[in-house]
Amino acid sequence: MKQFKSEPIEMDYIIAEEIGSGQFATVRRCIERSSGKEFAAKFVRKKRIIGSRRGLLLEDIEREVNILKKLNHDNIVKLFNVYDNGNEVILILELVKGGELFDYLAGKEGLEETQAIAFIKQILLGLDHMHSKNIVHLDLKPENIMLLDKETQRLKLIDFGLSRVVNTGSDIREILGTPEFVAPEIINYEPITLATDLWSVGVITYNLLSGASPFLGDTKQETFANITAVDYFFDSTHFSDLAQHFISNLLVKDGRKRLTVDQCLQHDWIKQN
Ligand SMILES: Cc1ccc2c(c1)c1c3c(c(C)cc1n2CCCN)C(=O)NC3=O
Repeated sequence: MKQFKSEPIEMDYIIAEEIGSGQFATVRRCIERSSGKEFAAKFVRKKRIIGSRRGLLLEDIEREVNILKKLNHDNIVKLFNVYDNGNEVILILELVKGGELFDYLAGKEGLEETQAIAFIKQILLGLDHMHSKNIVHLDLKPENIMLLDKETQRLKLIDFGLSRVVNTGSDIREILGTPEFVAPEIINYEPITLATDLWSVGVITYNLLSGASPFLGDTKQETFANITAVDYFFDSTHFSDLAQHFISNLLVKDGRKRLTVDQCLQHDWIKQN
């Protein structure tokens, strides 16, 4: 069954400047000819030869598209259309122009607690929507959390390239994500669950409050060792008691003992705002 549009994308959109690029995808700003509205066009290269390192298998691209199609929430970037030009699949996505949370944090030694709470609450609301559909992001990090625009401070989760549907019976154990933010079960090749995202929320919260990364070592191996040993500490200047309680109940090795999204949203540190 034909899933993606095969007519040239240029018929419907003006393709403008590149705004981001990754291992398998390039993102460009684009303008819909009929409405003049701006979007983000994510060009994902298809793997030409089995076994080649370049590009993604069509089934992996379809997984991201099918996940995005299930999601509809203010704090998650929306998918509007998908084209296939033979070499690439092109996702037409909601354009968020406020930049990455990573850049917003850059140069600051952490955010004011009320600002951090407002950001974490929005991440949790987006996650709540995903987890209610058994969808796990698996690549939550400040580069994949973007401000809608600088004024409103509204956030959107982007980049569902590593997302999976869990509890489908089959265990997911592949190594995914970015070392600083991955949970112990990813490093130990154990089953991935919704709780895997909550570990990353703990790391991001620590990051937002202090500007530092709790487990970052000089090498990837050192970072992994710090994570599997849950070896981190709070310097009291950046972390209130409530914030420490929130984070330390997320950075728990056993995923079953971590706060769930609902428990996070009910936590006094979040509700005080
Ligand atoms: C203005 C701007 C600048 C860079 C952007 C984006 C928007 C952007 C967007 C998206 C993705 C997956 C990556 C994006 N990137 C690449 C960097 C994301 N970490 C997206 O889905 N919508 C965007 O606006």
